[in-house]
Amino acid sequence: MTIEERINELRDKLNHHNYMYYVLDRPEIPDYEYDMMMRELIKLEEEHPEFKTPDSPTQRIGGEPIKEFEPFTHVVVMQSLANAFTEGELRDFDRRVRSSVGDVEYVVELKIDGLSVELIYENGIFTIGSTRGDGYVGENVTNNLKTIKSIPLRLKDNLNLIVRGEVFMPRASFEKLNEERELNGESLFANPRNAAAGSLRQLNPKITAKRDLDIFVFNLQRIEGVELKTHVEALEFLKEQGFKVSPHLKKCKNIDEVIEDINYIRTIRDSLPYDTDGAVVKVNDLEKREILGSTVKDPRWAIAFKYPAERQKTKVKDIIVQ
Ligand SMILES: NC(=O)c1c(N)nc(OC2CCCC2)nc1O[C@@H]1CCC[C@@H]1O
Repeated sequence: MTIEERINELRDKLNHHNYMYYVLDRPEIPDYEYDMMMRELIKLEEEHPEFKTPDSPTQRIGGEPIKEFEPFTHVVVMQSLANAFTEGELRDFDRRVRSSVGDVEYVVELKIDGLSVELIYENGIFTIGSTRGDGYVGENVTNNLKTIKSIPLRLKDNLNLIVRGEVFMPRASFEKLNEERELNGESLFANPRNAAAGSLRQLNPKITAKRDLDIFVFNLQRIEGVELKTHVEALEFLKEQGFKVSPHLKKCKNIDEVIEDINYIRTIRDSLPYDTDGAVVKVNDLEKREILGSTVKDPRWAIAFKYPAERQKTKVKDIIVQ
């Protein structure tokens, strides 16, 4: 086996085991074996940098700090979401949707309380990742995103696609981070969302790599050469390509089932290992989404439902953001 073949073999093996451990939570080998392969790859790449590829798992360690983030103009505008606070407002949303496209199936997802990012893949390779910013221009945080182990550096197929997801910090990691910061006399993060935002917008990727960030992918923004009919199909497809997709995805025949599922989420959300700030209701049929279109800033085919307790948090967050 040539050096290049050994480097490629280690890269593919490590990317596979990374997927098993961080996306499926089903490790196949002991950490020690993974670490030994990673150590060999680091050494070989240092000796033969010409064989290093952009999807090498050594990129997850984090490179050198940068001075500032490059602005990045999104290929597809990153919309935000209108809010509903009551059942009545959900039914108003449903009436508006049905008056325009007739009866629809909905999908209910958890609304992960993190920060929204766009990931661009070219020929199956993760090439650019950015924060949402104002929806049009965000920050290029590619190298920091590469340290998030549940973001695939290479897809199963060599596809050109753009996805959106929510980067978050699990609550336990947030509490551990604040304990460490308190011991070091550093300022504390107010909540996991701020900790995730602060960690992703770190100028030193080696610090980001230590922050235990995770991601759920929730929207396929664009894809070439693949026809998909519904949002559920799109998320299934993204799972097959190696992404970690929001675990609670409920397909609903009508708004009554949506309300039922939203009430169910209310009972489980405090037991989840990550913060949510509501639920998201989306039209499942992608063609009907096209017909419904968007307002200047929000899609007409989706709405966020905020639980009563959220109201206070939403206000506080908005004040900080403003
Ligand atoms: N935070 C989430 O878990 C989430 C989600 N599961 N699904 C969407 O779908 C929106 C995005 C584009 C049109 C519909 N948005 C989410 O978060 C949004 C992103 C920006 C503002 C909200 O946080």
